[in-house]
Amino acid sequence: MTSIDTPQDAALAAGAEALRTHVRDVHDFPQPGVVFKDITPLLATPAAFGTVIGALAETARRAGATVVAGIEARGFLLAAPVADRVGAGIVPIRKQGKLPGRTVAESYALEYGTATLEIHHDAVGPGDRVLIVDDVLATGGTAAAAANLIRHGGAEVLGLAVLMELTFLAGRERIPSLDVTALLAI
Ligand SMILES: O=P(O)(O)OC[C@H]1O[C@H](OP(=O)(O)OP(=O)(O)O)[C@H](O)[C@@H]1O
Ligand SMILES: Nc1ncnc2[nH]cnc12
Repeated sequence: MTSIDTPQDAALAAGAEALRTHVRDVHDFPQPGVVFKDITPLLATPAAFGTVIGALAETARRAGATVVAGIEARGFLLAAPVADRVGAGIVPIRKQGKLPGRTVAESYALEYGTATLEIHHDAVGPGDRVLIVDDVLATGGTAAAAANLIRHGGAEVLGLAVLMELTFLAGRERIPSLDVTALLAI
């Protein structure tokens, strides 16, 4: 049995329960062999969504985040309400070709393909304390690229907060310098 000692422990435990109930496994999406963690039922259930946002916000508050960076696309759905709750700014890290200003780019591999992420060159800078928020940590390629982009701007990366960590893909090993909080490890 897990012991609950602090408000953060309580928030994380409540978040884990909401995820167990409201995340759906979709087999062989987007390609054969992948079990896709579909958060759309969670998004459609206000109480459960509020619970996981509360848990991520508690993590952001404790870390002292001044900026929450969300990774396109599902990360956006989480980063915005978390930033609003803690009074932090939001910085979007987008897929290639979507940001209008001058960008810095980083290519990476993920569980089911390759992609390129971009950030506006002036989106973060020295003095910013940035928490990266996303739905899933799988191989860690996405998170590693996001951390590189933020550090390129001279900001401090406080860590990565995700709903779910797919432990069999060993994502943490790819991002040893990042403090990872996962509401649910699978
Ligand atoms: O740890 P990794 O192996 O890098 O995988 C994790 C990433 O994969 C998914 O994003 P995806 O690129 O599918 O984008 P989406 O949110 O637009 O669906 C997920 O939202 C994470 O960002
Ligand atoms: N299995 C998975 N489910 C949802 N998002 C993912 N991102 C990478 N792997 C994933």
